[in-house]
Amino acid sequence: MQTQSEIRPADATAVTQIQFRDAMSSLAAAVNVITTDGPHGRAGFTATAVCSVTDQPPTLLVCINRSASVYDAFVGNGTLCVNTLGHDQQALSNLFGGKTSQAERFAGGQWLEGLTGAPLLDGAKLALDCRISQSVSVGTHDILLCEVQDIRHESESDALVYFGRRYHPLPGLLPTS
Ligand SMILES: NC(=O)C1=CN([C@@H]2O[C@H](COP(=O)(O)OP(=O)(O)OC[C@H]3O[C@@H](n4cnc5c(N)ncnc54)[C@H](O)[C@@H]3O)[C@@H](O)[C@H]2O)C=CC1
Ligand SMILES: Cc1cc2nc3c(=O)[nH]c(=O)nc-3n(C[C@H](O)[C@H](O)[C@H](O)COP(=O)(O)O)c2cc1C
Repeated sequence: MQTQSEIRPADATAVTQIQFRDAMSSLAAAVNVITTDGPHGRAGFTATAVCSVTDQPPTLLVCINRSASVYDAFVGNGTLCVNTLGHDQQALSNLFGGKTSQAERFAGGQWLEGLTGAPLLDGAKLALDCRISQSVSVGTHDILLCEVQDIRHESESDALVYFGRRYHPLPGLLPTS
């Protein structure tokens, strides 16, 4: 039974930022380098907040912090590529997730040009080349809704999973007998 002392106003939340982040650290996620290029410049950042939305039209979402240095380039160009990393590409995740210059980030890999002009990582497990169709602001982040224009599967390496604030390998599918 709920006691009076446990009742809180409907507009208050008892969940602190630390509690929320601790909880989110238990959500295992793929690790992606999100890239863009165009009139607003070439830019990239690491993101785990990536998710499928609908297959008609083929749409995924990417959450980007509006205070990120890359924010204006992504919104200005209106295109992006989701490059999903393999376990052998942790160094790229740290480069694109750290306070490194864009030149240093892109020097860490080999890049191809996608249909939209966004950089595709040569050797990524998966590359999803997209046009940003809508964006929704929530708190500190924008949810970018992205319509997929082209898909490339390039590598059968083990997947890279981020869980418990560190990286883990996830073995690829074994060949069927
Ligand atoms: N969605 C995001 O914006 C994410 C940002 N990061 C960045 O990397 C740093 C290191 O992260 P961790 O080592 O995992 O420890 P952490 O304790 O800062 O974060 C734990 C988890 O909380 C979530 N999270 C962290 N910052 C967030 C934010 N600003 N908005 C929404 N969710 C957030 C993520 O799921 C993250 O894995 C973070 O402080 C943040 O700057 C990391 C993961 C996701
Ligand atoms: C594993 C990992 C996952 C991240 N996921 C996201 C994310 O989903 N969305 C986001 O806005 N930032 C995310 N970040 C943070 C950005 O990668 C980071 O803020 C950015 O690259 C730093 O660039 P800046 O200093 O130029 O703003 C993540 C960082 C790491 C290390």
